[in-house]
Amino acid sequence: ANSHRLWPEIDRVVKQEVSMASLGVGECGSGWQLFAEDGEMRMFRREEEMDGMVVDPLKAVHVVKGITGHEVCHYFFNPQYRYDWETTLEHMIVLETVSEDTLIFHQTHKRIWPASQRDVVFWSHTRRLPNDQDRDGPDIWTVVNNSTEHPDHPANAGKCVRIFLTVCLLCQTRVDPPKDGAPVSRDDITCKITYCSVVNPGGWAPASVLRAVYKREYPKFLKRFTAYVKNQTKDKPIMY
Ligand SMILES: CCCCCc1ccc(-c2ccc(S(=O)(=O)CCO)cc2)cc1CCc1ccccn1
Repeated sequence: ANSHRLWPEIDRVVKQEVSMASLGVGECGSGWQLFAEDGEMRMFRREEEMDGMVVDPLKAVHVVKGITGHEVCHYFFNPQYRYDWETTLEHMIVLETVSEDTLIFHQTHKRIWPASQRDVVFWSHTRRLPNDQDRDGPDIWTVVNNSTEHPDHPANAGKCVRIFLTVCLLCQTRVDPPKDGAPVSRDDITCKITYCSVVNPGGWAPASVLRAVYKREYPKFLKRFTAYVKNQTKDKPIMY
């Protein structure tokens, strides 16, 4: 709801993250290096450190047939599906339901040796965006997750090291109606997914460990998540 204390921040961060995600990896200037590729999925990262800690921005682009951007964002945003696709999740709780499109989460992720266990508190907002290019084309959908504070879960008060992240999932749907005027089926839709994330791992973790974790976990996450959405939607009416 636009009366909530976080609303100005949410609106600002969503706009800036969507515009960044919309840039191609070429346009962001140099610096993006391809580090993983699998079929239509390409993962890029920039090697950046902050106070000696790895905070490599990540940008993944993927093209998936048979699902819409609304469906991708629905399964990414809603907590009831998260344990099905987020393999590194140990515990998740919704701290606050700000509105039907904005939630505040606390998550603990499984410990990854030799680093200590991490947790994160973030607001998550999902939104349909007007499609500037193609007026009568399907809308663009996004989910933005951004670290925030919460009185019930102060940073580094328990066993976990608090991480800080900004994540943007941006989805553009394309419909290629069948020539013979038949109704549109899932074979006629394609979703272009852009996933951007910047993660500050909080406490110190060896750069080699962090980069190895990301190299292993991010491609696994995006493949697993998109396969999950295809499987969940295959026998359901198309959600535009
Ligand atoms: C020593 C390891 C320190 C970092 C571990 C880490 C950091 C961030 C995250 C993470 C990544 C994506 C999100 S999200 O896109 O908002 C979706 C909701 O869950 C939230 C959290 C996770 C993990 C744990 C390892 C890891 C790294 C990538 C991908 C998956 N798991």
